[in-house]
This record gives sequence, C-alpha cells and structure tokens, in this order.
Amino acid sequence: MKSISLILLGCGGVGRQLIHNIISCRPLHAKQGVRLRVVGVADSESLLVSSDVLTMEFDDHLLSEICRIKLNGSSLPTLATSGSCQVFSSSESTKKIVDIAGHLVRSTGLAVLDCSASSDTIERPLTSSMEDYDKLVSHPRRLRHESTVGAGLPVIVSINRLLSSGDSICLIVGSLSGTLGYVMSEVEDGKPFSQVVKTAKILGYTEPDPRDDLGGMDVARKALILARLLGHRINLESIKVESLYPKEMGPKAMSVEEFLANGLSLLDDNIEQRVRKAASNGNVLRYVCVIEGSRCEVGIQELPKNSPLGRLSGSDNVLEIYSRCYKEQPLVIQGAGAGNDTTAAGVLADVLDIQDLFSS
Ligand SMILES: NC(=O)C1=CN([C@@H]2O[C@H](COP(=O)(O)OP(=O)(O)OC[C@H]3O[C@@H](n4cnc5c(N)ncnc54)[C@H](OP(=O)(O)O)[C@@H]3O)[C@@H](O)[C@H]2O)C=CC1
Ligand SMILES: N[C@@H](CC=O)C(=O)O
Repeated sequence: MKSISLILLGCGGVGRQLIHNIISCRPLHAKQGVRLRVVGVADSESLLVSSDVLTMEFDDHLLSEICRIKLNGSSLPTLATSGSCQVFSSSESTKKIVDIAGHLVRSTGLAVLDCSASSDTIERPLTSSMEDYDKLVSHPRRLRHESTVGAGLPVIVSINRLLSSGDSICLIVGSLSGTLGYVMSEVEDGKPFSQVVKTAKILGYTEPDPRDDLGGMDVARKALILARLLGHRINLESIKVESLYPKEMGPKAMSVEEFLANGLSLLDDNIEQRVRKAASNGNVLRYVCVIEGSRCEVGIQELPKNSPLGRLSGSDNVLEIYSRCYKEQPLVIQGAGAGNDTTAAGVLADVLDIQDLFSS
C-alpha cells in the first residue's frame, strides 16, 4: 500500500470538504492501493501537527473533530490535548512546515498542491515574479494546481495535453469566475447586485474578501496562470483589469465588513443600468477573460444572450480554447467553476495523480 502524507494549509470551506472526501473515499483508495495520511492541518492562527509525522497520522475521528470545531468557529489548539499532536502559533508555523517538508522530502517524498489563485493562504508563487514562478515550475512532476483555474474543471491538464502534443494555442476566451458568473446571471433576473454578491459569499463561491472577485483580480490571476502556461513571460501588471468597485471602496479604505454593510449597495444602481442597457440591445453582461498572444485582458463585455458565454448561468465557468487542432470549433470546457465540493474534488484528484512519486 502506497502512503501519501498530507499537510493541509487552510481549513475553511474547501479544506473541510477535502477532509470529508478523504475519509469517505478510504474504501475506494484502499482498492487502488493508496492511503492518504493527514499529518498536519493549519489555519491562519495555528498549525496542528502529529508528534511524529513519519509514524503517526491523524485518525478519522480527529479529522472529523477538526472539521467540527472549525465549522463552529473554535480554534485548532483546543484539540491538542493528547500527546499525539503538537500545536504551533502562526508565527512559528511557517518554519515548522518548512522543517516537516524537508523531513518528508528526504524520507517519503514531497509534492506541492495549490488551489489558490487569489487568497493569501500561502504566498502566490504561480502569480508573483517570473523568477519565483520559474523556480516553482522547475519540477513540473511535483507540482499540481488544477483547482487554481476553474475549480474542479480539467483546465490545466487539458491545456498541458495540447501543448505537450505540439499543438499551438492562439486564443483562450472564457468566463473564469464562479462568483462573477453567478452574480451576472442573477442580476439579469432583476435581483440587486449587493444581494447576489452576499448570496455568492454564503454559497462559498467568493474569496474571503469578495473584492478579490469583484475587482477582477481573481480572474486576472487565473488569466496569468493560463498565459504563463502558454509560455508568455508576463506579470500581473501587464494584464488589463476592469474593477466593479471604485478605489475608494478598496481594502485600504474599508474593511470587508464595512464594504459588505455600507459599500456594496452603492454599486447597485450602476450595475442595474448597465444590465438594462445590454438587455435593450438583446444582450447580457459577462465578465470575460481574453488571452491572445501576449495580450491578456479581463473585464465586462456585452454579449448576445444566445452565445456560449451569454448562455452561462449560476457559478458555471466556460473556457474556449482555439489552437491549430481546434481552429474552427474551439475545445470547450464548461461546468461548475466554484464551490467547496467541486474544488475539493479537484484537489483530491491532484493528490491521486501524483501517487507514482511515492514509494510503497
Ligand atoms: N471556494 C471556491 O469555490 C474555490 C476556492 N479556491 C481557493 O481555495 C482556497 C480556500 O478557499 P475557501 O475554503 O473557500 O476559503 P475559506 O475562507 O473558507 O478558508 C480559508 C482557510 O485558509 C486559512 N488561512 C488563511 N490564511 C492562512 C495562512 N496564512 N496559513 C494557513 N491557513 C490560512 C483560513 O484560516 P482561518 O480558519 O483561521 O480563517 C481558512 O481556514 C482559497 O485559496 C481559494 O482561492 C479555489 C477554487 C474555488
Ligand atoms: N472566488 C473564486 C473561487 C474559485 O477560484 C470564483 O468565484 O471563481
């Protein structure tokens, strides 16, 4: 039986769903000859880690307790009562994680999985400087980040398959935000923008700060990840981004709570007018990402209701890929592009995909 040790950095909606899925898939994984050993879980305040990561793992009872207390808003240290776990504060946890990673890399092997295009859960090496990016991708077999774009949709793997077979991709057009897809299709039905953004947050679609979504930066980072995958050596600053809120409502000017309570509703009228104007032309609004050569843009477009992007509803993402092999009719990838379940499924599939790196 192959053992894969995991440390979860983050235990919010996606992290907890991943734990549930790991537990419920145990019989399936056993049939496949794989055992997933969770040896550590971190949140923004602390790291809970097994006393000996090589020989001891969290049992399923402890994993369920972690989910329960995190859902109730309690902190991880409440669980460090037995001698089987140690707890570290956030100031110590980065060093501890690096130590454990070093330990695991020398003994069982180590791979990195990232599902974060936008949040601050970890540094953002996929979207920071080219220098950091080059270092990260220098071991492609050890890196998986499928859920950074399109949540559980097979976006990265499909592009990699095209590229590795020598196909050349000339254009990608898509709607890459579950939040903005949901918001744009709901405002079409006459619901106020502020109300649907709040619902998107409750449904688990938004980033912890929904301004990451509304400001276009979440989509811009996804676009950057795809553009770099295509070989374009560009940075986030090269991407033209349209924001749906003004600078005066930015994170430097107000907290998330203030934005949700007082700022958001001030945007309702403007969005309603834009939706009405589009409707009078028989069109709808969609937040679209275009990557063509080194041109990379994200912003609102008015599109025919009966176009692939116009027909999108709910949190669905769609990606049209035009290449030498898919010249007239693009390769289209479509489906739920946000949500804890689909994202956690994407992360779990990434874990299973790298199992060959680990010895039995
Ligand atoms: N939800 C979705 O549809 C999708 C999400 N993603 C990505 O998945 C990630 C998780 O999303 P989601 O679960 O929805 O977000 P949540 O806000 O529900 O959870 C985020 C978790 O990360 C923890 N965290 C924050 N900062 C740190 C840190 N410095 N070190 C360790 N842990 C930290 C938080 O800690 P605490 O509990 O203390 O606040 C929390 O447990 C995000 O990066 C998001 O971009 C990707 C695709 C889709
Ligand atoms: N906030 C993101 C979540 C997935 O990346 C989105 O809305 O698409």
